[in-house]
Amino acid sequence: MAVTINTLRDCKTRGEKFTCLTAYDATFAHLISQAGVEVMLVGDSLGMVLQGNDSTLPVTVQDMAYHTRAVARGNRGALVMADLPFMSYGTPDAAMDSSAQLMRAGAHMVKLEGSSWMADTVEMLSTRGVPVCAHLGLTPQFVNKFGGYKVQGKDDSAADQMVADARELVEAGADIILLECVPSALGQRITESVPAPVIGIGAGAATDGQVLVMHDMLGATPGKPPRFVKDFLAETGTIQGALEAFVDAVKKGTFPAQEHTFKA
Ligand SMILES: Nc1nc(=O)c2c([nH]1)NC[C@@H]1CN(c3ccc(C(=O)N[C@@H](CCC(=O)O)C(=O)O)cc3)CN21
Ligand SMILES: CC(C)C(=O)C(=O)O
Ligand SMILES: [Mg+2]
Repeated sequence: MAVTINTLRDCKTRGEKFTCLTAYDATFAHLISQAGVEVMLVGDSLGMVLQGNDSTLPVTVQDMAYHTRAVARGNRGALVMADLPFMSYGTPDAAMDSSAQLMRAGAHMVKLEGSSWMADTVEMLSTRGVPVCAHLGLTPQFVNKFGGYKVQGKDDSAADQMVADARELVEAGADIILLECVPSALGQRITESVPAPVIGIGAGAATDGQVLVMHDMLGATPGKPPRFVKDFLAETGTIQGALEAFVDAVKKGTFPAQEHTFKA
């Protein structure tokens, strides 16, 4: 049975963890969805992972539509979420046009980076039939404003603001919240503060779902990986084994462990 946003809401209600991995092509989309991963993210991380850029900023809507079409063809029942790339949703009109291109390419929902000032855009998309995931915390499209990839929401006022932002975005119609690189306690607080499912990456073990970049969890990314990454290929020896081990570990609650999470 195909995964929908209702499936993820049911997971949250029942306290069952769900999984998400990035997918950029049909072959891996097939493997990932067959492994029982509920959500496939066509991430703008493809600008770094596939294109070799040092940030996600060069990625275009055209790039995203191309990879979304490939993923949609390979998909066997997962929910396909596509990132709106940098500056493709700067105004509500732009957001609607960009989202239309990604939904036509086969996405079931879009993801955008931004806090409460995105609420009007979220509402416009939501009321016009585009489910939205709001990405908070370390939002990589803001790397030049952050001055690097740094843990967010560390002090009390930043944490309180993020809780308020998450609530406001869900009230505006966001169906999912994605939290990247925040202290585990804040990940837990936001997960308990909103009725929508919360997906975490470096946001602790309490979020409803966990996401990783597939290349990272296969140990394929050059250099020192971020703290939240675990290489599942090392312990299984096959790609399919690694995908299944990730699903298993998230459902059992053994991933992420303390060593993969941030303290305040
Ligand atoms: N391959 C890949 N994996 C990702 O997870 C990823 C991408 N690419 N590209 C887009 C963004 C960039 N991301 C990043 C990149 C670096 C860190 C990082 O170095 N984090 C430090 C934390 C630093 C601090 O303590 O403030 C770490 O040690 O994990 C985190 C997220 C996540 N996304
Ligand atoms: C790291 C995840 C959450 C993402 O946005 C991406 O892969 O682009
Ligand atoms: Mg992204």
